Amino acid sequence: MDNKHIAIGLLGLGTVGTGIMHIITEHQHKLCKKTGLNEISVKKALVRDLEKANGHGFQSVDYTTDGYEVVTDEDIHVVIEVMGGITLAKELIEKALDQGKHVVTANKDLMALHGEDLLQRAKRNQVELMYEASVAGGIPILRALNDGLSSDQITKIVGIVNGTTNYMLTKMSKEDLSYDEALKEAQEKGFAESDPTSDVGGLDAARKMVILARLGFSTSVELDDVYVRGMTEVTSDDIDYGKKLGYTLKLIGLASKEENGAEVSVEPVFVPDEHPLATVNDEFNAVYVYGDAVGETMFYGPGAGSLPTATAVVSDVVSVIRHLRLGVSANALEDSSTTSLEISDERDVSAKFFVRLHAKDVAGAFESITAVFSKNNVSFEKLIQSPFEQGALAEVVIVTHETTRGDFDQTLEDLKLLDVVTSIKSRYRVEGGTADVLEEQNLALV
Ligand SMILES: NC(=O)C1=CN([C@@H]2O[C@H](COP(=O)(O)OP(=O)(O)OC[C@H]3O[C@@H](n4cnc5c(N)ncnc54)[C@H](OP(=O)(O)O)[C@@H]3O)[C@@H](O)[C@H]2O)C=CC1
Ligand SMILES: N[C@@H](CC=O)C(=O)O
Ligand code: NA
Repeated sequence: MDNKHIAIGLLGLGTVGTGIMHIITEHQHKLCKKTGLNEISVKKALVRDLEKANGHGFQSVDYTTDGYEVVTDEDIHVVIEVMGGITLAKELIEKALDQGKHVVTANKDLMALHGEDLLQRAKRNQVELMYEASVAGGIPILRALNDGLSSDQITKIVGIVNGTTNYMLTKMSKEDLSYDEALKEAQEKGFAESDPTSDVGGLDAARKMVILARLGFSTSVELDDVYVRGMTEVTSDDIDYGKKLGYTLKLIGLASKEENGAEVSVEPVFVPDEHPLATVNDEFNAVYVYGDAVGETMFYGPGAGSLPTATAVVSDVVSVIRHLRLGVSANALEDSSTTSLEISDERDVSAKFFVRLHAKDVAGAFESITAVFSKNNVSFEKLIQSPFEQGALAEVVIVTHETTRGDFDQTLEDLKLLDVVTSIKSRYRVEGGTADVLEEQNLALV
């Protein structure tokens, strides 16, 4: 870097990569003002298809299909990785760090799996590795944990951290789109991962919760520590029952630290309609952070998409350049030794639960079902029953009072053994109280 100009190497020119090119071009003046430079430019970019890359019309970028050409280029001081994936991205980032280059990445898959090692490697090489875009896209949530809340003890982080699934749940709930239609739209808009099973399966959100929990609690957290249920089994019927009960279904990430252990989870949760998370729609994300001293803070914004994500990436680049110009390294001071987070048994997690099942509409069915619940010490908060298949079956929806996940799971196992229960259709965790609007609709089974 000379005093006037910095050259960037870019790995990947897809949804986020093109957004980065756009921001560096369109916001050049502001970026230079913020860094005191005359020019910030992308010198070289890794692409798979040279012809397609040239078609973008970005000026003065050298395209290559060899990532090592980017990370070993002597003129390049900052490498941005937005190619995704694990193996090659990791090798290229390691090479870049070892070559003394600062790295900015949006890759949560990599940071969740190998973040601790990569951060140590950056520290050893006295360079920076920044990854704001890896969690909640354009929301500066890692900055908030690292800087704004650095003096507090964080006890809980909860929120919506996947844009694709939130977009899908919004469209299924408000516009009656099917699961497949909603997923297709999310893919077309560039929110989904190249393999969207990680979005809908909850893995993408789990990776983000690992990164958040690590930073928030200053401990080592592994992906295996996370209880993960995605939204692959969510149906419009469940969403509709939620509406009747005054609930909105959201894929919620939770990390909480208590004396007897921590919980890190991702699962679809019914939240009361009046809860702020219920109003977070489309690809937007929201993260609540609870601190001992600060109390409750909420961060809201676009969690996916080309320009919002690119904003986070380029803001990290601005931070790196500032540190470079000041001759300081942000991670040099930090004590990077970590202790492991003590994870509590998932069966001990306490919550309310929703279950939808089909039962034979015959005498004694209700008594058999309630007997299973009471045997497992689980009581009902709400119950709806509606006739089904010309009255031969009944669809039964139950919301429990607070219980443990272990007792609830055992209840479901015992229900499956009942002759009168033909199938368990769905089950979800429930947050908060239910509206009372259903009292008059509650019907007991015969
Ligand atoms: N999209 C979003 O909203 C967000 C994405 N992210 C993360 O940002 C990263 C990029 O995501 P996104 O831009 O959406 O993904 P895309 O698939 O749109 O872009 C990745 C680009 O990298 C290219 N690429 C991948 N591997 C290679 C390779 N070996 N050689 C050359 N080019 C390669 C791809 O080429 P090709 O298309 O030919 O495969 C593609 O153009 C991911 O880690 C993602 O998780 C983070 C936050 C939000
Ligand atoms: N696929 C991710 C992209 C951003 O992290 C999402 O949908 O949130
Ligand atoms: Na972010």
